[in-house]
Amino acid sequence: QRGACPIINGNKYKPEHSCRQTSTMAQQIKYLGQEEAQHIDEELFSEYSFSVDQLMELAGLSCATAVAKGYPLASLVKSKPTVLVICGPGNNGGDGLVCARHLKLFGYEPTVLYPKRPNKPLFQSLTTQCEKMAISFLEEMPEANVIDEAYNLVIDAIFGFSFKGAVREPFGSILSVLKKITVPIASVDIPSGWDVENGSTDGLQPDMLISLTAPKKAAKQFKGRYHFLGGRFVPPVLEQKYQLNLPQYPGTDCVYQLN
Ligand SMILES: NC(=O)C1=CN([C@@H]2O[C@H](COP(=O)(O)OP(=O)(O)OC[C@H]3O[C@@H](n4cnc5c(N)ncnc54)[C@H](O)[C@@H]3O)[C@@H](O)[C@H]2O)[C@@H](O)CC1
Ligand SMILES: [K+]
Repeated sequence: QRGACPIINGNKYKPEHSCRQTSTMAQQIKYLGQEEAQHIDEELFSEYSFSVDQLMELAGLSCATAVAKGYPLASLVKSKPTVLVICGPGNNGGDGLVCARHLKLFGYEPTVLYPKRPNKPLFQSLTTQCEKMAISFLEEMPEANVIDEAYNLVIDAIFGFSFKGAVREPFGSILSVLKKITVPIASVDIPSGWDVENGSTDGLQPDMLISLTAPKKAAKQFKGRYHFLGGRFVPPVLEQKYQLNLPQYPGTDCVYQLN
C-alpha cells in the first residue's frame, strides 16, 4: 500500500513525505535532480576510480534481482518464462543488457530489442555476452498484442537520468507501443520518456521501478506496485557528501524494496 511505512525483511523504512515522523524512524531518502544524479555518476568515475562496466554490472544485477523478487518464475502465467528487454542507446540500455544476462542465469528466457547500438567496446561486449548465452535479439519492435501474447513482462531500459527533450525515433514509436501493452513493465532507473524531475502525466505507467544509486525526483510520481532501490555500490563518504540517506540494505542483498 502506497503511503504506508513498509516493514521489509525486518527493516522499517520511511520513503520521503510518506508517514509521520517518530524518533526511531530512518531519515528520508533523497530524491535526486538530473544534474545531481549526473554529478554523482561523474564523481564515482573520476574521484572514486570506478569503471562504467563495474557499476553497470552491479546495476544490471540489481535490476534482475528486483525482477526475480517481483515476478518469481513460479508466478509467471505464460508457459515459458519469457521477458522482453528493450535497451536504449546509453548506459541505461547497458544496464538492460546486463539485466538480461542475469535473468537468463536466473532461469528466465529474455529476448532483447536493441535498435540503436553505440559503437563502443563495452556495449559490443555486453551484446556478445548475451548472444553467447543464447539470448535472442529482435530485429524490430513487435506490435502490442504480440508482446501481450508472447511475454510475461517487459524490461524498460531505454532512457535513464540523461534523457532530455522530445523523444526521437525509433524510441517514440517503441514507447507508443509500450503504452498499449497490458503485461507489466519494469523500468530501469526512470520510466522511459518521463522527465527526470517532473515525471509525466501521459507516459508509461510501469508496474515496477528500480531506482539506481538513489531515486530521481520523477520517482515521486511512480504509481506502480514495486519500487526497488538498487546499485549497492555507493561509498559512504560519497553518500554523506550528497546526503543521500540511503536505507540499510538487508544483509547481503543488492536491492531494497522501498514500497
Ligand atoms: N552512477 C549511476 O548511478 C549509474 C548509472 N547507470 C545507468 O546509466 C544511466 C544514465 O546513462 P547515460 O548518461 O548514458 O544516459 P541514458 O542512458 O539516460 O541516455 C542517454 C542516451 O539517450 C539519448 N537520448 C537522450 N534524450 C533523448 C531523446 N529525447 N530522444 C532520443 N534519445 C535521447 C542520448 O543521445 C544518449 O544516447 C542511469 O540512468 C543508469 O541506468 C549504471 O549503468 C551504472 C551506475
Ligand atoms: K528506463
